[in-house]
Amino acid sequence: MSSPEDPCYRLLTDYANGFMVSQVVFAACELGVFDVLAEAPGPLAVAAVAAGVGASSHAMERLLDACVSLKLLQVEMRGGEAFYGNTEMSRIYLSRVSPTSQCNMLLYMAKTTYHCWGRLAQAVREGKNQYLQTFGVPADELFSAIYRSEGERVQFMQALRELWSVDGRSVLTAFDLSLFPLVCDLGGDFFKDRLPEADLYILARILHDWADGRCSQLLERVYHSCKPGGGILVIESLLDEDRRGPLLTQLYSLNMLVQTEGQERTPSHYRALLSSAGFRDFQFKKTGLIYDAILARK
Ligand SMILES: C[S@@+](CC[C@H](N)C(=O)[O-])C[C@H]1O[C@@H](n2cnc3c(N)ncnc32)[C@H](O)[C@@H]1O
Repeated sequence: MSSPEDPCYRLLTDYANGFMVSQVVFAACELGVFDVLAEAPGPLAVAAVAAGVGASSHAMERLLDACVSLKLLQVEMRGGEAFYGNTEMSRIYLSRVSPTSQCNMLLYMAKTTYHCWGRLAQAVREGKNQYLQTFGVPADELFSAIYRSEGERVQFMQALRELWSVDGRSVLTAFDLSLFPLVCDLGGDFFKDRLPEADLYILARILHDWADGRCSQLLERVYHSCKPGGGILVIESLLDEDRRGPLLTQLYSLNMLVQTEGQERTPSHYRALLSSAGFRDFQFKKTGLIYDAILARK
């Protein structure tokens, strides 16, 4: 029976309004709210935050109050006036001075990812990314579209680094890599340039950008350059074998649809790609975090 108390209706309302929550985080980050509060000697009143970031006081009050409900800020009342400060979450992840800040990733999501997601239905219809329609940039050369200006390129690079400040240790300690003295992080054009000989090649969030054919092309090139007994470490977010989860990886796979030529894959899909390039002796490690690790040997 339909009613406002119906849990299905409440869930649907949460889903429908989810984008507003993302936008509150993005806007507070873009405005520098968490930075002004991190620099202040103590909690600040609305007017001080608004003046600090150059924004309207009455609008800022609504943004700050929504941040409090989302646990991004804390508030204390003094003499009937509200004073706002960062919470542990915003101190660690949203203030730019923090070594584990995720601000560049959030700004990249706000300025690029979010706009491509606005065309998700069309991406599903066409089965391809939406760079041309969203930004007017042809996506034939995928990364020229992602790096469509120097500012975008720098933002994306900084954003990529931020994740590893939190998740890096878990993937790099998933296996004993001491067997591999010479490690290669591929630069140049890995589809065209000669790849250097190495004991271990690390491909983190590379294969998910590309369709199977391009992945095979790259993996064959890596196999050819890899020293005998060497290996390849693939770091990706793994789908469950039955593809029923995790939800975040399913969403990331849709993100690959709207933004790239690739997809997120199951362990057996990666095994098939790697073994047809010649790799063997597979080890899979689910980290319990966003990114997982696969080690295979030549
Ligand atoms: C999703 S990012 C992952 C970057 C990094 N490995 C990480 O996990 O943070 C994909 C990277 O592939 C790089 N890339 C795309 N095409 C390339 C090519 N043909 N040759 C070399 N690198 C390329 C992009 O510049 C980008 O840095």
